[in-house]
Amino acid sequence: LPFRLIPVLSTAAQVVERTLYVHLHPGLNLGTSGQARPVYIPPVGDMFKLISRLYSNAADVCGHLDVRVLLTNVRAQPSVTDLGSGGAVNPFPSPQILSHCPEVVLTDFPLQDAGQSSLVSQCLQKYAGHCYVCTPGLRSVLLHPQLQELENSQPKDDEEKSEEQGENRSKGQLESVKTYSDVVVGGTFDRLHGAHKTLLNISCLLANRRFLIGVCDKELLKKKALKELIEPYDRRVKKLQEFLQDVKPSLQYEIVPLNDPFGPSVSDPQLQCIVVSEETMKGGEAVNRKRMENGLPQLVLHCIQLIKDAHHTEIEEEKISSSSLRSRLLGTLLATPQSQSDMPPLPYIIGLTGGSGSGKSSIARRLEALGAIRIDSDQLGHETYLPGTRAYLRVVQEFGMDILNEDKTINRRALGRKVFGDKERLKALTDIVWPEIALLVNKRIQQAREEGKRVCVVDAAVLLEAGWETLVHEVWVALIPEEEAVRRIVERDGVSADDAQKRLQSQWPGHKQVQHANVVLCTLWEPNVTQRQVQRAWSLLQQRINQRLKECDPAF
Ligand SMILES: CC(=O)SCCNC(=O)CCNC(=O)[C@H](O)C(C)(C)COP(=O)(O)OP(=O)(O)OC[C@H]1O[C@@H](n2cnc3c(N)ncnc32)[C@H](O)[C@@H]1OP(=O)(O)O
Repeated sequence: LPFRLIPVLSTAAQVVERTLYVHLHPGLNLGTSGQARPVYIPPVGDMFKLISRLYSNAADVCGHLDVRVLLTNVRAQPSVTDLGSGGAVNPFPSPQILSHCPEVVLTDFPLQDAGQSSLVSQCLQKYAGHCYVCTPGLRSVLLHPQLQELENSQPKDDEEKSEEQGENRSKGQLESVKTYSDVVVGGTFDRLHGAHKTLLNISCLLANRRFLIGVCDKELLKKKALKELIEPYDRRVKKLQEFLQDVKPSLQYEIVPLNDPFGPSVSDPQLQCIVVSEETMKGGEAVNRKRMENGLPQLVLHCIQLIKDAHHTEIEEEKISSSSLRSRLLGTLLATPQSQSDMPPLPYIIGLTGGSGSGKSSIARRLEALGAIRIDSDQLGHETYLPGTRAYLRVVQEFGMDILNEDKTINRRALGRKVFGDKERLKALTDIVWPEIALLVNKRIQQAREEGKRVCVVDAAVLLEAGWETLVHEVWVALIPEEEAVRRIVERDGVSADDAQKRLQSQWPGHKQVQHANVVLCTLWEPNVTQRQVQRAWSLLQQRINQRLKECDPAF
């Protein structure tokens, strides 16, 4: 089978848009007029390799599809209750309800001749209807003709060639594997990808009764790259439940939050096996040491290989990883903008925000170079302090003469020391200056409108805190890990690390900003990586603006 996977997956991807269930039915004969019957197959060593290769190939050739390998008909030893009336063992006593009802059933069953195709199609539809609840107008597609062409055109590696010739088949690969009543795994399971699915599928193969999954929560997420983009715990659990229920409905699933690296794996006496990757093998060994300390039997460590990511970039890991998937979200549209019907469509206004030291001003300058009008709110804020302005008098009244320089101008550094770290004093200041800055921002936007400009970027450190979302069409957020922000602030502004922390604590944390963001960017890596994100964000933005203009004026 392995050498047929790429052709099967790539031809299937021509037909399927969203979910591709892959179900192995070895020995199935669709070429006779009789009803083909599904049977149980035992879990053999070959299946582990096949599953991991399938998900790995799927990531390469049909990465846009949600692929799920179904194991409903895989079982070590069928129980007596599974015996049908005629003594036959039927893995589908009633059709399985999948979370996405199949609309089309595909097969690579080899046709004897072209005349056989309608018989095979009918037989396949009947068979699919027996196994799963399908949509009423279920169609069938025979992948065979395209498959042959593709198979011949695919270069095969040495391993594939020898597998094809049966050279590589040791007896062990065909023998049933040992299975366990209770199996455990742990992970973050963010944006469920091929490597997660391999781990889960293999665990389902190994488990006979119960499958316990520990899902990293709060404490364990703190050190993760782009942690602000990790899906909420509930969403990750929901996706896991849906996937597992599809894969092997006969198993009992238990999903628990993990706030330390071990969770119930070190205290649950019924567990027999833990599934780990090469990377987490040491963690599995640590679990066994703790179990010994707790007087519990050790778990069998089943190790799976990491899947390589053929599309990884210079800032991403070689293996398929959630952090790579998160980094690919940077610059893309994460949430559709609310339609601001009261705002003129042009200039299209981006509100760019982010914590101090997040690099948002460098992003704003990059956007300016691409054609946006940059409106620097920090700078406008400084203008409101000029002697003689309304804000000047009120700020001096509020904060006293000791914030003035000798020449009577406001010493912003001294003012900053009074407000950063003191919520009430900061509010007293922003109540005075935000309305004044907003007036100046609107004046600049009006000017850009009169000049026929297309995009304005309002660079505002505390745009969300100030409730300025209503002034912009979209919110873009620059993210940065806190320790990097502190390092940058200390280096750039010559303030102490303590003062930098205080400044950051006066602002919303990254994860809260992300909840309001349409687009997220991150300047953590080399400048060219930031530039690529900004260019991606800019070109996607142009498409959205064109779309919006079309909606406002169909003649556009
Ligand atoms: C809605 C908006 O975003 S308007 C733009 C932000 N300005 C304001 O909110 C006005 C109140 N703040 C100020 O007037 C000034 O920041 C002062 C007087 C407190 C300090 O002035 P300066 O020492 O010259 O510092 P500067 O204005 O450059 O700001 C320094 C950092 O403080 C942060 N900061 C500014 N205002 C605030 C605020 N209200 N709350 C929290 N952090 C703030 C910014 O993130 C900035 O860092 P960044 O450039 O890396 O983003």
